Amino acid sequence: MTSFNKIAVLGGGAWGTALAQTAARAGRSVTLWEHDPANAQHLSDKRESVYLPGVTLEPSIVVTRDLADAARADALLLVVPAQVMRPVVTSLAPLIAARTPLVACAKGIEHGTHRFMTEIIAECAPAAIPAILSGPSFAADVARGLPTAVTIAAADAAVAQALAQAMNSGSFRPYHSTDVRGVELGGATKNVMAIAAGIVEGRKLGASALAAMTTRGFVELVRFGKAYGARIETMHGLSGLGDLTMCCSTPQSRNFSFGMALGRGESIDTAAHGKLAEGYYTAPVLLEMAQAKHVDMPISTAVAAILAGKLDVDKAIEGLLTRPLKAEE
Ligand SMILES: NC(=O)c1ccc[n+]([C@@H]2O[C@H](COP(=O)([O-])OP(=O)(O)OC[C@H]3O[C@@H](n4cnc5c(N)ncnc54)[C@H](O)[C@@H]3O)[C@@H](O)[C@H]2O)c1
Ligand SMILES: O=P(O)(O)OC[C@H](O)CO
Repeated sequence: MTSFNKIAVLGGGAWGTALAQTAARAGRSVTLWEHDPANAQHLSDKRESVYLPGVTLEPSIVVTRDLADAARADALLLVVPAQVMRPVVTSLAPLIAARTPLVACAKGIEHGTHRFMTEIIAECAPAAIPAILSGPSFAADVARGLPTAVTIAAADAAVAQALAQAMNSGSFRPYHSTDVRGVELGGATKNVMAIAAGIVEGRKLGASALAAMTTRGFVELVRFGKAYGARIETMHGLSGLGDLTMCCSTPQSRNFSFGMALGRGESIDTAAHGKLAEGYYTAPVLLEMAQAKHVDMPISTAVAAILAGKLDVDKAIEGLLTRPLKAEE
């Protein structure tokens, strides 16, 4: 089987740093590329990311601002926000060898085009092998070496298996899959549901309401997944149900925490407290895509309306509770 010994991570943010640590602990030779000059300097000088304070980089990790250095790896993990995936892959494409796996680690869908992350890779780097890594995994936990399981998917089972092998350490356990769409769709969708769950928590609506929101959020994820080609077992797995339940239950999730602030009445402009809440960007796209295939997603619709400033939280809750009664499905 192919082995990927040299791993590059693009993005020295919280998740990129955690994945670089993981790959280094798994025995891989790791290059960490960061575009932001200040963070790159901090990574080189202090051996720490400004996005993940308190985590010291493994000594073997090489930090670079030169994309060509990173492009020489056997496989690259793309760990930048979903909305900048396209320019990053476009810059990378002429620098990599054909058939190099590019593993999207972002959880989102592109605005305007409705493209999933691996579709952007296929479009912008057609010679590469698109793959996706997703699942319940907080950067701070992974960086500390706490036990974590994720899924890595690629169309070719042997590639997915080899990538899982390359990233496997004593504490980080990747499962492999060929359901690329299912894995990426779960991660993008759960962020929107986590905002909804956070709103419930911030509004102090109680544990019963939180369980109802999480469960009905999962129903929406499954409906959306069926419409866009995900396998049911993937949606029931780590990248679907696993990530959804985690992010709908704790303020350690930035999306949940953003929702909590909205539920408490903070303004949309400040509620993220400067942190990346991908669900904010995904919500309107998710809604457009649901509407395009006539998928009923009332929670996502309410979240998108709140984030667009078209609906206040109390009216959204009232609207969800007063819809006509229906059979559970
Ligand atoms: N943090 C987590 O626990 C976690 C876990 C799983 C998945 N993710 C996903 O990983 C992705 C990145 O999240 P994060 O937590 O690392 O975010 P972050 O805000 O901590 O870091 C973002 C990184 O992207 C880089 N970046 C921003 N704009 C860029 C651009 N135009 N060009 C190149 N690089 C750019 C930043 O410099 C930084 O390195 C998100 O899609 C997120 O959903 C995060
Ligand atoms: O902090 P969040 O909400 O971006 O969640 C991080 C990861 O996606 C959890 O799996």
